[in-house]
Amino acid sequence: MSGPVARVWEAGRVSHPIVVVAAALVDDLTRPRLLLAARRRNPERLAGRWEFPGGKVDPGETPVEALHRELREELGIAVELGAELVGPDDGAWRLSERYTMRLWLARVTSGDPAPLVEHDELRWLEPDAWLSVPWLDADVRIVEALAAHVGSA
Ligand SMILES: Nc1nc2c([nH]c(=O)n2[C@H]2C[C@H](O)[C@@H](COP(=O)(O)OP(=O)(O)OP(=O)(O)O)O2)c(=O)[nH]1
Repeated sequence: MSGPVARVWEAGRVSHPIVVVAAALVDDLTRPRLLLAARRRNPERLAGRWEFPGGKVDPGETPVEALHRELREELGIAVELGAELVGPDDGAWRLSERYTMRLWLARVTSGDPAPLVEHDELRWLEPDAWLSVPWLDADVRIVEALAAHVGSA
């Protein structure tokens, strides 16, 4: 593509990726041992891969409000948020040309996580096994960084 319209479109895409917010659900916010991974049900190209539960921020929502909503809708839980895992891409984690993700540690305060909508399985990963499931490609370096940050893997 070329010309002024294409340039505006490309500039918009580069400077305003869609923000996804997600949670690294753990058993303990300061000394996590267990990490919750969620297996995607769809779309087909992502189905069967594991991710951090979360989703896109809706217009008018703050990222934190969106994260609480997504966790309530997707897993049926309320959480206490811990620290954000700050990423290398303007503080976030670039997932693709289109998406960028912000990730917070979180602990369940109410409800029992269940794969209600987007997922077909949830798994609490034991220490030393956080990389034992096939995460979405973009998530692998994030899980590695998280494990290094909290001292587990
Ligand atoms: N939720 C989530 N999405 C991720 C992760 N890693 C990753 O590449 N993505 C990608 C997959 C999707 O292409 C994109 C958007 O996430 P999503 O499909 O969960 O967002 P959503 O629930 O708001 O989507 P929608 O179906 O309501 O439109 O982010 C991750 O760890 N968690």
